[in-house]
Amino acid sequence: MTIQWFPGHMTKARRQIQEKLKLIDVVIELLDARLPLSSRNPMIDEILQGKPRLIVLNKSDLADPSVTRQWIAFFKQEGYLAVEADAASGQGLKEIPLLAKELMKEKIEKQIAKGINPRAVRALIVGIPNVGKSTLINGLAGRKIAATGDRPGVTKGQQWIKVGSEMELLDTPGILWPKFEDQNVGYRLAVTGAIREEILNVEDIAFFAVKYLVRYYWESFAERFELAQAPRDSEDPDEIVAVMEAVGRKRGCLMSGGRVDLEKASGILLRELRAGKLGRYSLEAPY
Ligand SMILES: Nc1nc2c(ncn2[C@@H]2O[C@H](COP(=O)(O)OP(=O)(O)OP(=O)(O)O)[C@@H](O)[C@H]2O)c(=O)[nH]1
Repeated sequence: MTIQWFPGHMTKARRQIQEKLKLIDVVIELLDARLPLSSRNPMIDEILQGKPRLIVLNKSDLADPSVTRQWIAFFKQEGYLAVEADAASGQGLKEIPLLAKELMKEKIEKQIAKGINPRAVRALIVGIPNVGKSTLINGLAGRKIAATGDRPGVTKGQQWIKVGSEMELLDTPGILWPKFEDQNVGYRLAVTGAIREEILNVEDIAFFAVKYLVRYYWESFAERFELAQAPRDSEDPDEIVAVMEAVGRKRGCLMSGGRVDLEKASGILLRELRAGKLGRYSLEAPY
Protein backbone atom coordinates (compact mmCIF):
# COMPACT_ATOMS: atom_id res chain seq x y z
CA MET A 1 0.00 0.00 0.00
CA THR A 2 1.34 3.43 -0.89
CA ILE A 3 -0.18 6.43 0.78
CA GLN A 4 0.13 9.97 -0.51
CA TRP A 5 0.58 11.88 2.71
CA PHE A 6 -1.06 15.27 2.75
CA PRO A 7 -1.40 17.38 5.92
CA GLY A 8 -4.99 16.23 6.31
CA HIS A 9 -3.94 12.57 6.19
CA MET A 10 -1.25 13.17 8.79
CA THR A 11 -3.74 14.82 11.13
CA LYS A 12 -6.13 11.91 10.65
CA ALA A 13 -3.41 9.30 11.22
CA ARG A 14 -2.29 11.08 14.34
CA ARG A 15 -5.85 11.31 15.66
CA GLN A 16 -6.45 7.60 14.98
CA ILE A 17 -3.32 6.62 16.90
CA GLN A 18 -4.16 8.91 19.78
CA GLU A 19 -7.64 7.36 20.01
CA LYS A 20 -6.01 3.94 20.24
CA LEU A 21 -3.52 5.12 22.87
CA LYS A 22 -6.42 5.38 25.31
CA LEU A 23 -6.94 1.63 25.03
CA ILE A 24 -3.40 0.40 25.46
CA ASP A 25 -0.51 0.20 27.93
CA VAL A 26 2.52 0.03 25.64
CA VAL A 27 3.44 0.95 22.08
CA ILE A 28 5.55 -1.28 19.86
CA GLU A 29 7.34 1.10 17.49
CA LEU A 30 8.37 -0.80 14.40
CA LEU A 31 11.40 0.48 12.49
CA ASP A 32 13.30 -0.95 9.52
CA ALA A 33 16.61 -2.34 10.84
CA ARG A 34 18.38 -1.18 7.66
CA LEU A 35 17.42 2.46 8.24
CA PRO A 36 16.00 2.95 11.73
CA LEU A 37 16.05 6.74 11.75
CA SER A 38 14.86 7.20 8.18
CA SER A 39 11.96 4.82 8.80
CA ARG A 40 10.93 6.69 11.93
CA ASN A 41 8.10 9.17 12.14
CA PRO A 42 9.47 12.66 12.81
CA MET A 43 6.79 13.46 15.40
CA ILE A 44 6.71 10.13 17.19
CA ASP A 45 7.56 11.46 20.67
CA GLU A 46 4.84 14.07 20.49
CA ILE A 47 2.28 11.62 19.11
CA LEU A 48 2.88 8.93 21.73
CA GLN A 49 2.59 11.36 24.63
CA GLY A 50 4.96 9.48 26.90
CA LYS A 51 3.41 6.00 26.50
CA PRO A 52 5.92 3.27 27.40
CA ARG A 53 7.52 2.12 24.18
CA LEU A 54 9.37 -0.91 22.85
CA ILE A 55 11.43 -0.37 19.71
CA VAL A 56 11.52 -3.33 17.31
CA LEU A 57 14.06 -3.26 14.47
CA ASN A 58 12.31 -5.38 11.87
CA LYS A 59 13.67 -6.99 8.67
CA SER A 60 16.89 -7.63 10.57
CA ASP A 61 17.44 -10.62 8.25
CA LEU A 62 18.20 -8.09 5.48
CA ALA A 63 20.33 -5.71 7.58
CA ASP A 64 24.04 -5.78 8.37
CA PRO A 65 24.16 -7.63 11.74
CA SER A 66 27.02 -5.55 13.17
CA VAL A 67 25.24 -2.28 12.35
CA THR A 68 22.00 -3.62 13.87
CA ARG A 69 23.90 -4.33 17.09
CA GLN A 70 25.11 -0.73 17.09
CA TRP A 71 21.53 0.49 16.66
CA ILE A 72 20.28 -1.62 19.56
CA ALA A 73 23.04 -0.15 21.75
CA PHE A 74 22.17 3.33 20.50
CA PHE A 75 18.48 3.03 21.39
CA LYS A 76 19.29 1.51 24.77
CA GLN A 77 21.56 4.45 25.46
CA GLU A 78 18.62 6.71 24.62
CA GLY A 79 16.68 4.92 27.35
CA TYR A 80 14.49 2.60 25.26
CA LEU A 81 14.02 -1.12 25.29
CA ALA A 82 15.00 -2.28 21.80
CA VAL A 83 15.15 -5.62 20.00
CA GLU A 84 15.72 -6.88 16.51
CA ALA A 85 13.23 -9.11 14.73
CA ASP A 86 12.46 -10.80 11.45
CA ALA A 87 8.69 -10.80 11.45
CA ALA A 88 8.54 -12.72 8.16
CA SER A 89 10.27 -15.81 9.59
CA GLY A 90 9.22 -15.29 13.21
CA GLN A 91 12.76 -14.75 14.47
CA GLY A 92 12.88 -12.59 17.61
CA LEU A 93 9.12 -12.49 18.18
CA LYS A 94 9.08 -14.57 21.36
CA GLU A 95 10.84 -11.83 23.28
CA ILE A 96 8.32 -9.12 22.41
CA PRO A 97 5.55 -9.99 24.95
CA LEU A 98 8.19 -10.43 27.66
CA LEU A 99 9.67 -7.00 26.96
CA ALA A 100 6.22 -5.40 26.79
CA LYS A 101 5.59 -6.80 30.25
CA GLU A 102 8.97 -5.53 31.40
CA LEU A 103 7.84 -2.01 30.45
CA MET A 104 4.86 -2.39 32.79
CA LYS A 105 6.87 -3.97 35.59
CA GLU A 106 6.37 -1.25 38.20
CA LYS A 107 2.65 -0.96 37.59
CA ILE A 108 2.21 -4.73 37.72
CA GLU A 109 4.18 -4.95 40.98
CA LYS A 110 2.03 -2.22 42.53
CA GLN A 111 -1.13 -4.04 41.48
CA ILE A 112 0.10 -7.29 42.98
CA ALA A 113 1.00 -5.48 46.22
CA LYS A 114 -2.58 -4.18 46.36
CA GLY A 115 -3.92 -7.69 45.85
CA ILE A 116 -5.12 -6.95 42.28
CA ASN A 117 -4.60 -9.67 39.71
CA PRO A 118 -2.86 -7.84 36.80
CA ARG A 119 -4.46 -8.24 33.38
CA ALA A 120 -2.52 -8.92 30.17
CA VAL A 121 -0.44 -6.00 28.86
CA ARG A 122 -2.26 -4.26 26.00
CA ALA A 123 -0.13 -3.21 23.06
CA LEU A 124 -0.41 -1.29 19.78
CA ILE A 125 1.98 -1.65 16.85
CA VAL A 126 2.86 1.58 15.03
CA GLY A 127 5.10 2.27 12.05
CA ILE A 128 5.38 3.74 8.56
CA PRO A 129 3.94 1.86 5.54
CA ASN A 130 5.71 -1.32 4.45
CA VAL A 131 7.79 -1.68 7.61
CA GLY A 132 6.10 -5.01 8.42
CA LYS A 133 3.26 -4.12 10.80
CA SER A 134 0.76 -6.67 9.42
CA THR A 135 3.44 -9.34 9.19
CA LEU A 136 4.34 -8.74 12.83
CA ILE A 137 0.70 -8.85 13.96
CA ASN A 138 0.20 -12.14 12.12
CA GLY A 139 3.49 -13.49 13.47
CA LEU A 140 2.62 -12.65 17.05
CA ALA A 141 -0.92 -13.95 16.66
CA GLY A 142 0.34 -17.17 15.11
CA ARG A 143 -2.28 -16.88 12.36
CA LYS A 144 -3.49 -14.54 9.66
CA ILE A 145 -5.56 -11.71 11.07
CA ALA A 146 -8.18 -10.11 8.86
CA ALA A 147 -7.66 -6.36 8.83
CA THR A 148 -10.86 -4.80 10.09
CA GLY A 149 -9.70 -1.27 9.31
CA ASP A 150 -11.16 2.06 10.26
CA ARG A 151 -13.37 2.22 7.19
CA PRO A 152 -16.25 4.65 7.34
CA GLY A 153 -19.54 2.94 7.95
CA VAL A 154 -17.93 -0.10 9.51
CA THR A 155 -18.42 -0.47 13.23
CA LYS A 156 -15.21 0.63 14.87
CA GLY A 157 -14.97 -2.40 17.08
CA GLN A 158 -11.33 -2.93 17.96
CA GLN A 159 -10.37 -6.54 18.29
CA TRP A 160 -7.85 -7.81 20.78
CA ILE A 161 -5.50 -10.57 19.73
CA LYS A 162 -4.15 -12.76 22.48
CA VAL A 163 -0.39 -13.28 22.36
CA GLY A 164 0.19 -15.98 24.94
CA SER A 165 -1.36 -15.22 28.30
CA GLU A 166 0.59 -12.04 29.00
CA MET A 167 -0.09 -9.73 26.07
CA GLU A 168 -3.04 -8.54 24.03
CA LEU A 169 -2.53 -6.74 20.76
CA LEU A 170 -4.86 -4.39 18.89
CA ASP A 171 -5.64 -5.98 15.53
CA THR A 172 -5.18 -2.78 13.50
CA PRO A 173 -1.78 -1.09 13.63
CA GLY A 174 -1.16 2.64 13.75
CA ILE A 175 0.11 3.88 10.39
CA LEU A 176 2.56 6.77 10.53
CA TRP A 177 4.16 8.92 7.86
CA PRO A 178 7.92 9.04 7.29
CA LYS A 179 10.07 12.13 7.29
CA PHE A 180 9.79 13.94 3.97
CA GLU A 181 11.94 17.03 4.34
CA ASP A 182 15.31 15.30 4.04
CA GLN A 183 16.07 14.10 0.52
CA ASN A 184 18.49 11.41 1.72
CA VAL A 185 15.74 9.93 3.90
CA GLY A 186 13.56 9.70 0.80
CA TYR A 187 16.33 7.95 -1.12
CA ARG A 188 17.02 5.45 1.66
CA LEU A 189 13.33 4.58 1.84
CA ALA A 190 13.19 4.30 -1.95
CA VAL A 191 16.19 1.95 -2.04
CA THR A 192 14.31 -0.48 0.21
CA GLY A 193 11.16 -0.13 -1.89
CA ALA A 194 9.16 1.74 0.75
CA ILE A 195 8.55 4.67 -1.62
CA ARG A 196 7.22 4.15 -5.11
CA GLU A 197 9.63 4.62 -7.98
CA GLU A 198 7.25 7.01 -9.70
CA ILE A 199 7.99 9.55 -6.99
CA LEU A 200 11.77 9.41 -7.29
CA ASN A 201 13.62 8.60 -10.50
CA VAL A 202 14.81 4.96 -10.66
CA GLU A 203 18.28 5.89 -11.92
CA ASP A 204 18.70 8.40 -9.11
CA ILE A 205 17.65 5.79 -6.53
CA ALA A 206 20.11 3.26 -7.99
CA PHE A 207 22.84 5.92 -8.08
CA PHE A 208 22.25 6.64 -4.40
CA ALA A 209 22.35 2.90 -3.58
CA VAL A 210 25.49 2.20 -5.63
CA LYS A 211 27.36 5.13 -4.12
CA TYR A 212 26.61 3.79 -0.65
CA LEU A 213 27.29 0.13 -1.43
CA VAL A 214 30.56 0.88 -3.20
CA ARG A 215 31.73 2.72 -0.11
CA TYR A 216 30.56 0.32 2.59
CA TYR A 217 29.85 -3.06 0.95
CA TRP A 218 32.19 -3.18 -2.04
CA GLU A 219 33.16 -6.84 -1.62
CA SER A 220 29.69 -8.36 -1.83
CA PHE A 221 28.73 -5.85 -4.53
CA ALA A 222 31.78 -6.69 -6.64
CA GLU A 223 31.23 -10.41 -6.15
CA ARG A 224 27.61 -10.27 -7.26
CA PHE A 225 28.35 -8.35 -10.46
CA GLU A 226 31.84 -9.78 -11.04
CA LEU A 227 33.55 -6.40 -10.90
CA ALA A 228 37.32 -6.34 -10.56
CA GLN A 229 38.23 -2.75 -9.93
CA ALA A 230 36.81 -0.62 -7.11
CA PRO A 231 36.35 3.06 -8.02
CA ARG A 232 39.23 5.17 -6.79
CA ASP A 233 36.89 7.87 -5.51
CA SER A 234 33.37 6.89 -4.42
CA GLU A 235 32.51 10.60 -4.24
CA ASP A 236 33.08 11.05 -7.97
CA PRO A 237 29.70 10.79 -9.74
CA ASP A 238 31.32 9.72 -13.02
CA GLU A 239 32.92 6.74 -11.32
CA ILE A 240 29.60 5.70 -9.78
CA VAL A 241 27.90 5.92 -13.17
CA ALA A 242 30.76 3.80 -14.60
CA VAL A 243 29.98 1.13 -11.97
CA MET A 244 26.28 1.27 -12.91
CA GLU A 245 27.25 0.83 -16.57
CA ALA A 246 29.41 -2.17 -15.68
CA VAL A 247 26.42 -3.70 -13.86
CA GLY A 248 24.26 -2.99 -16.92
CA ARG A 249 26.73 -4.72 -19.24
CA LYS A 250 26.83 -7.76 -16.91
CA ARG A 251 23.04 -7.97 -17.03
CA GLY A 252 22.83 -7.43 -20.80
CA CYS A 253 21.15 -4.02 -20.63
CA LEU A 254 22.46 -2.71 -23.92
CA MET A 255 20.85 -0.33 -26.40
CA SER A 256 21.67 0.10 -30.08
CA GLY A 257 25.22 1.34 -30.54
CA GLY A 258 26.33 -0.59 -27.47
CA ARG A 259 25.28 2.05 -24.99
CA VAL A 260 24.15 0.82 -21.58
CA ASP A 261 20.45 1.18 -20.80
CA LEU A 262 20.92 2.74 -17.36
CA GLU A 263 17.22 2.80 -16.54
CA LYS A 264 16.92 -0.93 -17.10
CA ALA A 265 20.18 -1.64 -15.26
CA SER A 266 18.96 0.46 -12.31
CA GLY A 267 15.71 -1.49 -12.11
CA ILE A 268 17.55 -4.83 -12.11
CA LEU A 269 20.07 -3.68 -9.54
CA LEU A 270 17.39 -2.45 -7.13
CA ARG A 271 15.34 -5.65 -7.52
CA GLU A 272 18.38 -7.80 -6.72
CA LEU A 273 19.30 -5.57 -3.79
CA ARG A 274 15.78 -5.67 -2.30
CA ALA A 275 15.62 -9.44 -2.70
CA GLY A 276 18.76 -9.74 -0.57
CA LYS A 277 20.87 -11.06 -3.50
CA LEU A 278 23.69 -8.64 -2.73
CA GLY A 279 23.90 -9.79 0.86
CA ARG A 280 22.86 -8.02 4.01
CA TYR A 281 23.28 -4.27 4.16
CA SER A 282 22.32 -1.30 6.31
CA LEU A 283 21.78 2.14 4.86
CA GLU A 284 22.60 4.18 7.93
CA ALA A 285 24.57 3.66 11.12
CA PRO A 286 24.31 5.49 14.43
CA TYR A 287 28.02 6.20 14.86
N1 LIG B 1 12.76 -10.02 4.76
C1 LIG B 1 11.78 -9.59 5.55
N2 LIG B 1 10.64 -9.15 4.98
C2 LIG B 1 9.65 -8.72 5.80
C3 LIG B 1 9.77 -8.72 7.20
N3 LIG B 1 8.63 -8.23 7.73
C4 LIG B 1 7.83 -7.91 6.69
N4 LIG B 1 8.44 -8.21 5.52
C5 LIG B 1 7.91 -7.99 4.16
O1 LIG B 1 7.74 -6.57 4.00
C6 LIG B 1 6.59 -6.30 3.19
C7 LIG B 1 5.67 -5.35 3.92
O2 LIG B 1 5.11 -6.02 5.07
P1 LIG B 1 3.70 -5.64 5.69
O3 LIG B 1 3.50 -6.46 6.90
O4 LIG B 1 2.65 -5.65 4.66
O5 LIG B 1 3.99 -4.12 6.10
P2 LIG B 1 2.97 -3.06 6.74
O6 LIG B 1 3.80 -2.22 7.64
O7 LIG B 1 1.79 -3.75 7.34
O8 LIG B 1 2.59 -2.24 5.47
P3 LIG B 1 1.32 -1.26 5.18
O9 LIG B 1 0.11 -2.14 5.12
O10 LIG B 1 1.72 -0.65 3.87
O11 LIG B 1 1.26 -0.23 6.27
C8 LIG B 1 5.98 -7.66 2.88
O12 LIG B 1 6.44 -8.05 1.61
C9 LIG B 1 6.54 -8.57 3.96
O13 LIG B 1 6.63 -9.91 3.55
C10 LIG B 1 11.02 -9.21 7.77
O14 LIG B 1 11.25 -9.22 8.98
N5 LIG B 1 11.97 -9.63 6.88
